[in-house]
Amino acid sequence: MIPIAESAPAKINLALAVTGRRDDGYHLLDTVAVFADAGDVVAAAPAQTLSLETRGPFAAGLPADGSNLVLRAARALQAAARAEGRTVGGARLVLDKRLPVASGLGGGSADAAAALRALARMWALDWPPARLAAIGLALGADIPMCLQARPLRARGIGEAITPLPGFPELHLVLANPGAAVATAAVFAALSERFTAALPDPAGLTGFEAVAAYVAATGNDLQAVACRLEPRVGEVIAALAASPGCRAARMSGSGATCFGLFASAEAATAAAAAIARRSPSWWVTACRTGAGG
Ligand SMILES: C[C@@](CO)(OP(=O)(O)O)[C@H](O)COP(=O)(O)OP(=O)(O)OC[C@H]1O[C@@H](n2ccc(N)nc2=O)[C@H](O)[C@@H]1O
Ligand SMILES: Nc1ncnc2c1ncn2[C@@H]1O[C@H](COP(=O)(O)OP(=O)(O)O)[C@@H](O)[C@H]1O
Repeated sequence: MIPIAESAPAKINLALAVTGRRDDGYHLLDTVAVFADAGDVVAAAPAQTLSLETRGPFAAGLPADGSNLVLRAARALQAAARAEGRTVGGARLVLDKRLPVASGLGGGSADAAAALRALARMWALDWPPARLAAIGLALGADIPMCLQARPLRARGIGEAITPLPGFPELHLVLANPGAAVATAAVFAALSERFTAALPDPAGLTGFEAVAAYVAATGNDLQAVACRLEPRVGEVIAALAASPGCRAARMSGSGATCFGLFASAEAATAAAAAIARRSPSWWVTACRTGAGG
């Protein structure tokens, strides 16, 4: 049987405000996120047991055991299906890891979301999206938004999602200095001073409006991440200095940063120039999907 393949696109937080903290220590966020045409791929084929093979440029150093979010998501879905009396078997899962690990692009969350989508199809679980999102949220705060993978505003710890229809496609350059920054470490180093909610992004429909919105907002995790990993500042400076860059900022908890460009040509040229100057960095030009 041909495996079911699901893409696990990179998530980019165009703006991110930390607005508070829950009693359990999780931080309340307000973020505008978009999803790129760059990402990992998760494939699933029927099998008697659950297994995972990892491959691709960032597979080295990534656990392929039960701690991998792909297998954790598969186990959680399998258990939920069996709990309601469904007969589901196992799956042979293959993760093609093309995104850097612990990089602020939600790669592990995107992989878990892709595994949930692939296995729900393979096991013919015609569950409403909210049910998959609840299973995902128990594994990671970013997974519900990665299940949607379209322009959106997310609040709470990421589970309160408002899609942004009419949001334009964007041309970005993603750059990472080769540093893994753990999300938990960034939140742990954050001060208790929280900021206000983001301005309402609901009416953003054109590139100029988005560029102005991104320039007027920020990422509350950026300063802390720059202290933990000073190369984040170098990456932002390199993006900001690129011809045609309209805004440069860190995504999520870092260390990947993005530059926003008006055209694919400008983004491609900037990515090539940065990669030439800093050959050890991971650099890619990408396009993010429009709101449907
Ligand atoms: C910061 C964001 C923004 O999109 O992205 P990334 O940098 O991970 O891509 C996400 O909220 C990350 O979500 P995710 O990576 O799924 O986080 P989790 O695994 O659930 O959390 C890892 C740890 O980070 C802290 N954490 C995470 C999310 C949150 N809203 N508040 C927190 O305080 C908690 O200490 C938690 O134990
Ligand atoms: N499939 C996966 N892809 C990436 N990271 C994974 C995966 N499965 C488990 N992990 C673990 O999750 C952590 C990455 O999480 P996090 O710091 O939140 O990254 P990101 O900022 O990229 O979302 C790493 O410690 C990594 O070992």
